[in-house]
Amino acid sequence: MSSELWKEALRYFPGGVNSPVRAAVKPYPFYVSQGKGAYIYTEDGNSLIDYVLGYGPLILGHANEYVKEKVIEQIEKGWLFGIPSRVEIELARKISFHMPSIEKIRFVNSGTEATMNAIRLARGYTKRDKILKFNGNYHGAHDYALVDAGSAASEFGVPNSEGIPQEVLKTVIVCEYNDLQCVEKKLKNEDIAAVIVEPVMGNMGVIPPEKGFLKGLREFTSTYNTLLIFDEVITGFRLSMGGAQEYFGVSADLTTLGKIIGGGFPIGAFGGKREIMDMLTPSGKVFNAGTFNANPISMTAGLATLEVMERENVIEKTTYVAEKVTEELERIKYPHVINRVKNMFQIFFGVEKVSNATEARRAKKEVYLKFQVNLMKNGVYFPPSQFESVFTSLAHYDDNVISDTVLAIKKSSELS
Ligand SMILES: Cc1ncc(COP(=O)(O)O)c(C=O)c1O
Ligand SMILES: N[C@H](C=O)CCC(=O)O
Repeated sequence: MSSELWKEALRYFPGGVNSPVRAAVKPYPFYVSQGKGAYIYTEDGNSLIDYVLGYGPLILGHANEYVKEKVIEQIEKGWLFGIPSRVEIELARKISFHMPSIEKIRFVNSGTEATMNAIRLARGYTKRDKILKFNGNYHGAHDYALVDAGSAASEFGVPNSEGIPQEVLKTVIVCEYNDLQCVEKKLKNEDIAAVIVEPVMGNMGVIPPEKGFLKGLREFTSTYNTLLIFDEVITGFRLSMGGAQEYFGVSADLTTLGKIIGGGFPIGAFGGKREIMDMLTPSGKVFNAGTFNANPISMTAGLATLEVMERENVIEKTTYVAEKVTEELERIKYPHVINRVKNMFQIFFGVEKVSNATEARRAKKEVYLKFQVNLMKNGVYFPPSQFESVFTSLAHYDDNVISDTVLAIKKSSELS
């Protein structure tokens, strides 16, 4: 039973969990015993249609057969060498083909490592110390990212984590998302190595960039010789095969990836222009290394996932599901706004517009939570936090899954 597991977990883990957002499930986290397709199965004998999908990586759904087959083949051959293997080249070739701004790439193990290293590289390249980020953007759990951070950092009231040296904090400048004037002013007045941005914000709910925002970032960073880093840990291979860069027609100097490119296994990557990437060790003097970098299991699962995506028009199918689900959400009587970009979306109650983190924080979180709990009772799992994104998968592209979701939304919409 989940209740018993939870009691024991509280003894071993701070707050009972190993990543904070998992403790946002009320009244206590349920424990999952299995996942298959669009469904997760709990230790309490319930099944739920899963719209969290491991917080984004599982764009094919749980335990996809093709990915499973390829991973098992790789396990038969061995799972860690500390020596290069063919599959890392195959995955790099595919990523670079779809995202041409990535001329060279380094595989690491998480989105956190990806952004941490991309920032270090930008500093090494420009010989400047400061970076500019946006309020509510989440770039992982390292010191340079935990300033006005979204996701669980906002959910649990610590957008600015304790334990980060003042000297570090002084190097991180923050603007409001979609505020180009602020960006121009800061770039003009400070020596900034890089602007790092989530091209679609997926960590304060979903917040799209306003028209011209990303293009404006491109223009201003070029003018001030500052690097532009697109954090595509969520959007990479989600909005289009070429990520947000292809979708919005804006090219970044450095890109960070994670989630989907590991097919559900631990992954991160950063890549970009050859001349910048060649500053990395061993060809340059900006250090990065890792025992598990480019581990063959994550490489294989990622490659298999991208192969299915190429074959099966996954982005359009997942977008269709998101359209159907949000059409039903629109019918909810309680005043709300829905932000959706392709196959990622979120609903905010009690507000008319959400275009930045400050507006997202004004939404009625307690109403969202009530809706999320109602949905769980009706067999559908939405993120347990207002500040996460709802995702769809290929496995959700199924009439029964969609109609059961629509029915659950109807039954869950009494919110006053
Ligand atoms: C945009 C973005 N960047 C970075 C990260 C950090 O990735 P990870 O959790 O794999 O460290 C996340 C999610 O956690 C993310 O959503
Ligand atoms: N929003 C986070 C990543 O995208 C959620 C994952 C986590 O914090 O456990």
